[in-house]
Amino acid sequence: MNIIETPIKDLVIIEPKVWGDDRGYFFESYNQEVLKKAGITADFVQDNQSFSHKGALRGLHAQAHPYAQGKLVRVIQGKVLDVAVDIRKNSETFGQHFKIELSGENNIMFYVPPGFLHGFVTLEDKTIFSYKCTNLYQKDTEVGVIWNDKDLGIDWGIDINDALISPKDAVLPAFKDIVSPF
Ligand SMILES: Cc1cn([C@H]2C[C@H](O)[C@@H](COP(=O)(O)OP(=O)(O)O[C@H]3O[C@@H](C)C(=O)[C@@H](O)[C@H]3O)O2)c(=O)[nH]c1=O
Repeated sequence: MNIIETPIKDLVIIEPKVWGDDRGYFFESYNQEVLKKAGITADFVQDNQSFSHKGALRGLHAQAHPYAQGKLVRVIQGKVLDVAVDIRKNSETFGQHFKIELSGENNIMFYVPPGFLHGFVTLEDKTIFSYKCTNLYQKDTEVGVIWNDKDLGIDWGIDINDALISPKDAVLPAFKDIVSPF
């Protein structure tokens, strides 16, 4: 596994070593020792999977303490543009975001620690998104920001008319109207 730093502290890209042969491929999708060396020491206690049609936009989401979650995300099938927004009040990169394409072809994993909003848009039909979480789901601690917030200025690279957004996500508040819990 290759660990790649990003311009935002603690956001880490993990590139697995993929072993291809006549049968197909094999790779380690999780290795606690390697992640520890990359500074990811929290235990993962919940695994999630979602299936989405092309143009589905999920986010931007986080959970507040004491249920703040680190998420180790990847795509099993299809392709997404994955986005993490730093909302750690004392961070030099507060309000900045990092984007990365994750797909069933590149097998890249991305670690989004507590203190970040997270979201993604699916760029292909039948996209299967999978992630490990360092804390359990707790609905009451969910916080979110509207995906097309003008202050965050995220270029999702999609036509808004084609986006599939849940009713819950369509009414999330603006970034300027939330108080970051981190
Ligand atoms: C996230 C989650 C949802 N659910 C339920 C609640 C709801 O009825 C249904 C669908 O939930 P949502 O609409 O919130 O699913 P979704 O919009 O896919 O939410 C996810 O978005 C991405 C971007 C993240 O970063 C995740 O942490 C999570 O917030 O699943 C759970 O039971 N456990 C969970 O951990």
